[in-house]
Amino acid sequence: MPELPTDLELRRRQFKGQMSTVHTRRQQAVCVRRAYKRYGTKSNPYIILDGLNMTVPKGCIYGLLGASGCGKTTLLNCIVGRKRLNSGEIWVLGGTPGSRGSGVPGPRVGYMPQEIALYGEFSIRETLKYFGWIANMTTSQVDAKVDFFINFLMLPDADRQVKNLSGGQQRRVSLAATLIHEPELLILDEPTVGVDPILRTQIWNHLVEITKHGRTTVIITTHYIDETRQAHLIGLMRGGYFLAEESPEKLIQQFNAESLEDVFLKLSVIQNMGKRRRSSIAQTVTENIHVPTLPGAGAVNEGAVLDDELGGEISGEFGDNVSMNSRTGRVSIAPEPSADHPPELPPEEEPELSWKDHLKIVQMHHMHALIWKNFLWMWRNIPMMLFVIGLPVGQAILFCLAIGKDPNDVRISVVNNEIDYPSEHCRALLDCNNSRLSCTYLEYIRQNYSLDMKYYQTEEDARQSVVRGQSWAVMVVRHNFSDSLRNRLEYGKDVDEGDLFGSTISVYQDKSNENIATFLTRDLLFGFANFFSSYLSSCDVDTRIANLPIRWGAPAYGFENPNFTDFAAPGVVLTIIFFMAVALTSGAMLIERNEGILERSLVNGISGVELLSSQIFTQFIVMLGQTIMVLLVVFVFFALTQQGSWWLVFTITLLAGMCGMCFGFVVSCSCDTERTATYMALGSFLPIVMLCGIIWPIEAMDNYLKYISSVLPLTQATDSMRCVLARGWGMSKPVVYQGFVSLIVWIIVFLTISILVLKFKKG
Ligand SMILES: Nc1ncnc2c1ncn2[C@@H]1O[C@H](COP(=O)(O)OP(=O)(O)OP(=O)(O)O)[C@@H](O)[C@H]1O
Repeated sequence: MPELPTDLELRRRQFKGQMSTVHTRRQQAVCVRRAYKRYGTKSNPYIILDGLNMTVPKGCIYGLLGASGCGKTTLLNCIVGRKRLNSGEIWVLGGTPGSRGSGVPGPRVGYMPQEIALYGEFSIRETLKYFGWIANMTTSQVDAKVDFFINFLMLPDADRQVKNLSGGQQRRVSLAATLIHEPELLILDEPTVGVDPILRTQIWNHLVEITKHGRTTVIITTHYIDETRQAHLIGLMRGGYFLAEESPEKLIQQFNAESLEDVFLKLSVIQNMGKRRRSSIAQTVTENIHVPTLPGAGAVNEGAVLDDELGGEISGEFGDNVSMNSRTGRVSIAPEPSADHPPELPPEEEPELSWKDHLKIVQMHHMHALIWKNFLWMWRNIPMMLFVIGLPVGQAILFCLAIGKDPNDVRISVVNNEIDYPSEHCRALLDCNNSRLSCTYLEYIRQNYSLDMKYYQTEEDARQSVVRGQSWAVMVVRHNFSDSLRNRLEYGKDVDEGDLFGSTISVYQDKSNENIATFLTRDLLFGFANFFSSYLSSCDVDTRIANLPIRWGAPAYGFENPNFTDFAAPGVVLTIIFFMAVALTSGAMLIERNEGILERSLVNGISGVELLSSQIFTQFIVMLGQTIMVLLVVFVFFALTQQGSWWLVFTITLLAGMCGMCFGFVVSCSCDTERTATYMALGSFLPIVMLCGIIWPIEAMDNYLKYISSVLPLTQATDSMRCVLARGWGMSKPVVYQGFVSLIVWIIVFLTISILVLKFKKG
């Protein structure tokens, strides 16, 4: 066995000076240099790619092999532009992924992710139609392809829904969706999992066929190492870089191995030896292992060791096949260009984009495919959509039924010493000489304020009923109430102490419930004022004597007896529409993202703006339905106060819904899981409800909170809608238009954040 260091030195001499140029890199289908990628933080990094070089010539099938978790998918994601390297270069089809005009992500690549990443509710035909349309194919072109793939991939009827297919069949549909637009670069992440050997052979034959003319390049990962024998090149990945990048035959031959698995094993041993040598671990472990001579070329990458020693970039390491071929005599992998198909050289520079291209932020065929897909999804989920539209209506009905009405049948305990209870019954007579005026008053408040009165003989018993929680208040009427009241009226300032005491009704309340206590106080006071006014009238006395010396004029806006429902309705309607939109949008986006469909669409060239625009369009239709239904329920069916323009009410509600939708985008773009999205949405719900003046006036808030409240999305909108509804104001009033302006500003802010997050949030 030759000395390893000698061999390394030999390789070192061979590679020296073979600097790959940008020109040569751009000629490859894919060229990766010094790729470094880590997950985790800088202080606690989890390194996935560590100085990896990769060269995929045009027209070849490149088998990317490596143990599970070694970073293959990460590398592929970087190649298609969906993840970014921490450092290093990637050239794909002559451009850098993600740059404008490079076509990557876009129609030039076809990406089959590891997960199924398809809509379960769609049929095979609809799935292929969606991906075909994204690639700007016509429906007839798609239909022709559907027939081909059904036969070729042995798929069942094209109208079968994807969710009803077996796992293997779903993978084949996923493969068909990747192949349908015949991209120049196919990236297939384990396409043959769950596929039987006959079909696997057929798929490989197809790949060989489509790469034959040099127009299509395939990068394929698989766990079945030996199936990559048909690949032109394979890259064996381990420890963040390639152990080798060579044709399978050459590798088997070089390593004198039976199979590629054998090669991989031997290379892994060599790699371990390198590491051990560096860490000065005794060589005894390796002495018993037979490692073949590494003849000639640098098929083996002692990456970490050599990097240290060589410094800088050496293309021959796994470098450009162009330079390696001449040196090492490696069999040319890319097919020779024929006279009929001269090789296309990639553009040297990024294509110049005209101002029209810069303005084109959405492409019509993308929008067509996305909107069609969104509506089709809704159509396939009709029960869910009915629930989505019905839910806000149900919430609005519950609000109108449950919130804001006066409490009924509030129990109060009465001790009326004017009557001989229980032998005597109260009779409510409105007569100037009535000696049982207390009965008239009690009956008046019982009927008008729906009080539930229970009579007691002693004050102590009545108090105990309140203490036991059976009653909200005790009223005690003195035995000479009627006469004392008349004397009090007659003698005015000369009235004696006994009459003052006797004409006073004592009330003891349970004030543990502020609302009930307030309602009861109001009812007893107003009830007495009204009763006394009627009594004075029956005695031909001016009723104004009974009034407090304050005259309440007719209200400028609103009613004599305003109700809480009218106060809360604007905020509640806006909150319902806002948060339904948040739930709907974030849910829809997260489903797409978590199932990998979003990623797949983005790789196929859909932009963040297109994605959001299509969602806005579709969700807008749903929201239109929700808004109309909620407004009908609240203002037509329950007839809550509506003094202003219907258009203003309708528009501000729609704007609140759009604002919620855009907030939903932010939630779904910034949260990775449904759970965090739910926490974020729920976490924002209560602050908005509490701080936006929906259930309590903002005027009652702490001064600092008032500032925070004033910039929240629903504060000004609620105020604006309240003014339209209760005062009938229009857009000429600042408080009204400010609500509209604040919603529009928030929509823009949320949309901008979502687009930026979608654009920049790559791993
Ligand atoms: N977003 C992420 N954050 C942190 N770690 C990640 C992330 N994505 C992947 N990883 C980790 O990086 C490593 C490489 O993952 P990757 O999916 O690229 O491996 P792989 O070679 O494709 O595996 P397999 O063959 O099983 O699909 C794995 O250990 C994985 O847990």
